[in-house]
Amino acid sequence: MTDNNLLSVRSLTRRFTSSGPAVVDDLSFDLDAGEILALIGPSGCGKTTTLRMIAGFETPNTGRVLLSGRDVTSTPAEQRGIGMVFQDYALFPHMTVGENIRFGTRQKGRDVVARYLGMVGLEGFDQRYPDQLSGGQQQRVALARSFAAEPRLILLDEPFSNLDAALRSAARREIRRLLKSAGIAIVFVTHDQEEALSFADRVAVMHAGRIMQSGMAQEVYDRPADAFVATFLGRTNLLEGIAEGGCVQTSLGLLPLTHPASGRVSISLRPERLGIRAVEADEQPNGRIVAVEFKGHDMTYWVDCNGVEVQVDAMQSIRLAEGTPVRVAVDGEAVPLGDSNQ
Ligand SMILES: Nc1ncnc2c1ncn2[C@@H]1O[C@H](COP(=O)(O)OP(=O)(O)OP(=O)(O)O)[C@@H](O)[C@H]1O
Repeated sequence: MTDNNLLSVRSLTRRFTSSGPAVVDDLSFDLDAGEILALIGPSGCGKTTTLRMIAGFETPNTGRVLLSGRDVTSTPAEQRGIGMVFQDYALFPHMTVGENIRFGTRQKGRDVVARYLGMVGLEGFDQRYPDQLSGGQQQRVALARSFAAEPRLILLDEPFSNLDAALRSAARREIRRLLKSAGIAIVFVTHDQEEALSFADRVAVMHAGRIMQSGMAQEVYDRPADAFVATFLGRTNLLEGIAEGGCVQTSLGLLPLTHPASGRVSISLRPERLGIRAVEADEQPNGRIVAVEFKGHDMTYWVDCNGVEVQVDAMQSIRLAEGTPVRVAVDGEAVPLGDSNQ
């Protein structure tokens, strides 16, 4: 915990039936003021239940929630001073967009509504009613309304799920910038790895009610602790090898490791960490292309390397056909993985 600590979740556990499994299982994490944390994991892993316990809508069986060091586990939701945007938006249907945004904010002045609508790209929508908006627009109004209340912490459940790809990326960038300048902290739930990595400062990867790994977004992506985290946060090649010290012997040859290991290990190698090229006339290939996937801005090659299939991402300018004998090289280090089931 730091001096700047805003939220502490301590050993939160929630069972919905006395004999059933814990859907949130002894979960603990901390959040600093102004920090953005993504809870990411597959459907049913307990993300929303965790948010609901922090918000005060769900009572944990055991564990505590602290806000700036104060135990709020038994404090009613409306007294916690936490903003929330859940998947169903919950806009007031009889109020205009402008009235919805003004509701709950202590800020005065004519430009409050315009400022927050501008922030979510809905300038000029203040006179509309929620039923005159698309799902994505309602979602953005709900975000604007929670920002206007200026809480120190906002909980977001799938905040961008109803926006199309182009709008989603722009909304993420703009909203992240505004949250940072306002110093508002966020815990948000998503099962979209790109969203977690691009919007959050820190990610916590959940599985079956537990946090498998948490850390800075890039660190968790680059150094996943186990195969579950590695595959959940993006595409990867999981290979077997024999490690000794800082190296591992694999079907791609001897590779350096991010940290020492020994004996039989599983390793993760992201496809963008692999390079591919056609062999020169007298060169020995170490693989053969078995499939080519054109993805617009880049390509993915599926390559059989000594009986093991690996995927390699390459720039679109490299055009190699199926069946081509190639050299696959590793740019960077392989990550030795721990056991997901421990
Ligand atoms: N009120 C409830 N009563 C009984 N079981 C519940 C209740 N709420 C949630 N659950 C169960 O708890 C588990 C976790 O649900 P939760 O909504 O927290 O998952 P999630 O990770 O947010 O999933 P998703 O990504 O699909 O929203 C699920 O198996 C769900 O069926």
